[in-house]
Amino acid sequence: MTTALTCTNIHVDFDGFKAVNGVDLTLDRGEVHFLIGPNGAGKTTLVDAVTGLAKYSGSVVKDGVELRGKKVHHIARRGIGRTFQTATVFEQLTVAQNLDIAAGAGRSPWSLLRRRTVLPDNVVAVLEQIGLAGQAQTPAGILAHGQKQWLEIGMLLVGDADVLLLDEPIAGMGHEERDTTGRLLHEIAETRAVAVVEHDMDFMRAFASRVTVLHAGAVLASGSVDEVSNDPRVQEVYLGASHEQEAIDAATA
Ligand SMILES: Nc1ncnc2c1ncn2[C@@H]1O[C@H](COP(=O)(O)OP(=O)(O)OP(=O)(O)O)[C@@H](O)[C@H]1O
Repeated sequence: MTTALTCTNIHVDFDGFKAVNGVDLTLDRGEVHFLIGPNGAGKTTLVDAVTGLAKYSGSVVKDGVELRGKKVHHIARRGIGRTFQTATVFEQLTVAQNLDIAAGAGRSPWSLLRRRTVLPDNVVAVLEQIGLAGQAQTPAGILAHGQKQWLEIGMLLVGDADVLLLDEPIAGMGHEERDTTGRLLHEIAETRAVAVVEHDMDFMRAFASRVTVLHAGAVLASGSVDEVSNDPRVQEVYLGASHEQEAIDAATA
């Protein structure tokens, strides 16, 4: 297991509001690392910082290279890939074309759009891995929601991302698709670092190698599923949140 990414003392400030307030985070290859925490805890903002979408102070180092101040596409080229809560695939293009484009840095736009008769080996391998080999020629727009998420993950894989930051990858999926996704994430993490921003606690318990809990922009706890689940501060944050919801439900019933 090697460290792929080290974030140190990350601060993101939106006009005086500290959305991320001194976070340290290490992502290791070989692990599926869950980032959890209540709404507004700063999870997505932290991912935005790492990927160059949010301005921050502190340090993000990948394989010895400081990424702070680098442009979004430089960070992606360094092997850091992310997905968003809503899948961002090219809906009019086929699954294979989506993967081909993600794999095809350096090719002309026309050759990228042309329907290839023979797909590159890495595209074929990823189609198998993400379970979409049978849909290679299907327009991405008509894939089921879960399949679009898998395609998006596949696009990161053919693009050679070795740190994958996934924002709620199982939102809207049924049980079977969730399990398939969890297994896929572990397979991917055999050689890469995978971080998952997630609210689904059952999914987290089933598939997390490590968990970091964010609360109010800071790390509240970090460790194994058991360690964080048994941490009274974590229980307090989650119980507090559910008690608040109960109070809202009662007041609005
Ligand atoms: N561009 C922005 N400008 C101002 N405030 C922002 C901006 N983006 C996020 N915030 C605020 O920063 C805080 C952290 O938001 P963030 O989306 O990172 O939380 P989160 O933990 O990902 O929450 P959720 O689980 O609901 O997605 C929130 O209070 C949010 O309103």
